[in-house]
Amino acid sequence: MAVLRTVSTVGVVGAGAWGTALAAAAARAGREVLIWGRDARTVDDINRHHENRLRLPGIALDDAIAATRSLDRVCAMDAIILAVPAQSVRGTAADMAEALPEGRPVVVAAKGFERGSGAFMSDVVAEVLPQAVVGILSGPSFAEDVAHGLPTAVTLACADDDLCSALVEAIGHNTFRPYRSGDLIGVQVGGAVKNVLAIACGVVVGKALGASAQAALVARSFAELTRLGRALGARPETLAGLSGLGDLVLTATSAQSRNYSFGVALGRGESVDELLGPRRPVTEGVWTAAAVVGRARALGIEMPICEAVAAVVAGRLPVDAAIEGLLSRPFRSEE
Ligand SMILES: NC(=O)C1=CN([C@@H]2O[C@H](COP(=O)(O)OP(=O)(O)OC[C@H]3O[C@@H](n4cnc5c(N)ncnc54)[C@H](O)[C@@H]3O)[C@@H](O)[C@H]2O)C=CC1
Ligand SMILES: O=C(CO)COP(=O)(O)O
Repeated sequence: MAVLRTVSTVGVVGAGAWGTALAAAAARAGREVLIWGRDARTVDDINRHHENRLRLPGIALDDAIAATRSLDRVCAMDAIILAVPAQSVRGTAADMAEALPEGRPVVVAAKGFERGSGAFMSDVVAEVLPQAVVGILSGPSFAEDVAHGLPTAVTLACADDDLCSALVEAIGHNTFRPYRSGDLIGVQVGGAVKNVLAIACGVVVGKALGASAQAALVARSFAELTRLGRALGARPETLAGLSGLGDLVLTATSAQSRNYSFGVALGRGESVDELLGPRRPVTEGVWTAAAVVGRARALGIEMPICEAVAAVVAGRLPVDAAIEGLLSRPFRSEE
């Protein structure tokens, strides 16, 4: 397959906070950028007012960024970043299938496993878009920080080294620093699992269980993430890197995180249903929790924190019972 390795134009599929922030990064790197959004008002806002007022209000976007409701036009760009929520990746990729030329890089920026199948996003895209070369972008980075041009480092994984370098050049600059990787599995495990764990870490804060409990939970969360990652074939250095430990620390300790904030609100007594209303920002950990647990069980891997989150968000277990369950587990060796 002839792979396109010169990236002058970037298409971004998804006009949420993250798609818009990545468009801003690519524009800063000197690329012409076209964003696809399904919401006509947001597309209009970006074109007329150079702002995504719904998802990144108050942040001026570069003139090099335009928006469209035509997926076909975005598929004609040199590289495509897929930044819709993880559970929409399959459907959106299917809508791109006819228009996407062969050998085109498609970089998934969503963080999650597919519900039901438990599939990695890279496998979903490879299945639906066999003509694409798949990349994964993940790591500790809030959309607001990236859009404001604050210093950020992420991991960009792709099996094709030369293409990976071209993609890094296409979106990277002094304050947005993608590190190359060939470990697509490791990068995806970190990004998906940390969202589930961050919900638990938020609950600890919402319940005011103390700073010691918070630190203990982050460390035991990393043990779970590492255990699953290793069993799925991730490299240890990826799990300890930006997309693993780095993103877990960010997401599990910051009020800017939607997953952590969801956990805080749960801990303070709000219900899952109240927290998942329409037009609310995406909380990926809620949708990925069961898929993580499913994959872990299939491999015989213990993930008690993720199990507890999955049961709570599915409405099968009250928060207090989940905490009690974790605290009454037998003592064990630290691994
Ligand atoms: N916001 C952030 O700081 C970061 C987000 N991400 C990831 O990026 C992905 C997207 O998140 P955000 O942009 O933050 O979410 P968001 O809540 O800001 O926006 C989601 C966007 O996706 C659109 N959307 C939802 N379902 C869709 C569908 N079926 N087809 C097409 N469009 C659809 C919505 O209209 C909305 O514009 C998530 O997987 C998230 O984990 C990754 C790193 C940072
Ligand atoms: O992935 C993120 C930061 O790296 C964003 O986290 P939230 O989706 O929890 O806001």
